[in-house]
Formats: sequence, C-alpha cells, structure tokens
Amino acid sequence: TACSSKYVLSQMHPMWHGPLEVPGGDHQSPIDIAVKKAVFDSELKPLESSYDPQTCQQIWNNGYSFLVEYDDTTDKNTLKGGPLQDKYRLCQFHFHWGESNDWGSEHTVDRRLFPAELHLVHWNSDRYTLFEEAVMEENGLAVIGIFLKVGKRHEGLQKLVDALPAIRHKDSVVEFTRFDPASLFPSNIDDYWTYHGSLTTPPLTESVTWIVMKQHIEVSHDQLAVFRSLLFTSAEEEVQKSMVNNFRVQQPLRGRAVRSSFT
Ligand SMILES: CN(C)c1nnc([C@H](N)S(N)(=O)=O)s1
Ligand SMILES: [Zn+2]
Repeated sequence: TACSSKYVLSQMHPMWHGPLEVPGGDHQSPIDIAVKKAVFDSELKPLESSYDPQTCQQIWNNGYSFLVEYDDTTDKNTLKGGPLQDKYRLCQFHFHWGESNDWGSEHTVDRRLFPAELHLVHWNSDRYTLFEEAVMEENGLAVIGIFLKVGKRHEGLQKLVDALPAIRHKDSVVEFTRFDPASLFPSNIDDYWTYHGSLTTPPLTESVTWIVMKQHIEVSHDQLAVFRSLLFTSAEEEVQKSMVNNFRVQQPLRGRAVRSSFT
C-alpha cells in the first residue's frame, strides 16, 4: 500500500537520528509524557477499533524497521472515537527498539524508556482519499503507540517473530496474512495520553494525532532478540548493520498540552 512504500522507504537512512528538523516545526514527535502535567479530558471517548485480519497482506524490511501492511483501499480496518473526530484507516504497523532492553522506545513516560514501542499508523479516510494527501494535512494521521516491556512471551506476537528471519535484509518482503493487529493491544485501551505531533521519521510531517497507551504489553527477551537479528542493510552490502536503536530522540513539547483519558 502507498502508506509505507513512498514515505518511509526512500528518505530513511538507518543511521538517521535527526537533528533533521522540519523548518519551524514546533509539533514534533516523539515527546516525554510528564504524567503529572497531563490534563484529564472527560470529553475523550473510548477508542473504537475494527480490524479485519484477512486484509493483512505482507511484512517487509524497509531498512529502518519492519512493517506489517494492510489493504487500506476500503474501510475494513478502522479506528474512531477517542480524541478522533473522523474515521481513520489502518495502513501499517511497525516497531522501534534498542540494542539492549534498557532503551528503544520513542516516547517516554516521566523520562522512563521502554525496550520497544509499537506504532499502528492510520489515515483519515473521511477527509482524504489517499494516504499521500493525509500525510501532509493536520488531522491527517492517527498513530497508536504501545510500549513493550520484557517479560512473558507474547503468543500473538510469535507468528510475526517467526516471519522475521525471512526479511532479515533491507527491501525483503514476504506474504503475511491473517494477522489481527488488535492481538497486540494491551487489555486496557481506554487509558491513554493524546497530543498533536508528527511522524518520527522523514517526512516528519506534523499531521499526527498521537494516542499513547498507558498500559504496556509484555514480550519475551527471546522475541525481542529476534527483532535485533534484522539488518538495516541489503543483502548486497558488504558491511551488515544490525537493525537496532531505530528510534528518534524526544523532541521539545513547545507548549503543547498532553491530555489523558484517565485521572
Ligand atoms: C508515511 N508513513 C506510513 C510513515 N512515515 N513515518 C512513519 C514512522 N515510522 S512513525 N514512527 O510512524 O512516525 S510511518
Ligand atoms: Zn514509528
């Protein structure tokens, strides 16, 4: 689907860590979420997701992360409610992680880093007909962020982990079907923080309503180790580089309010 081929691919360089700034960009992501400074908003509704596992198409290594892509040509995978005024369509999900379990997430909570973070990327299909349009517009995208902690094995994740050796190198892709993204949700998705920010990789456009879950999910040490067995580099390159630390550093809040759906 367009949502990940054109934008995430070409401008991604594995060692890219900023400081590539959007000129004048003051709504950049990720950020540190200072829990005590978050403002409870009773108007925030529960999130409503409806995903069809049959529309899962492929999993591939784009040279910066690995993406699980869905058919986003119809409204079969939708997200609405929460802070969202419109209906959004899932196009892909991916992860960010560290070389050790001590860091790897993009967002932090009271400066606390998690070993990894899952992003489910959606675009506003009420207002736009193509992902490419939505990615440039305010309220064009909605990304759900879910923290990963190392603990017990995540049964839902294992099918994905088993597919990773087949996409070790940049630009490798394999068919991946019948995967329910909601299997990666924590039990409680009603408690979240939300703020207006940006994509965390080029084009860094400030078009994202971020919805960061308070509750993390647990994955095993071995499952996370398989993430780290991926490579930034393509099969042809002489020097192979492990795909680790593919996160952006936290950006200034610049006066933005972070709202919480819980007290
Ligand atoms: C254009 N798309 C789908 C994306 N562009 N950047 C993405 C980043 N990986 S993130 N972390 O979702 O902002 S996802
Ligand atoms: Zn991401």
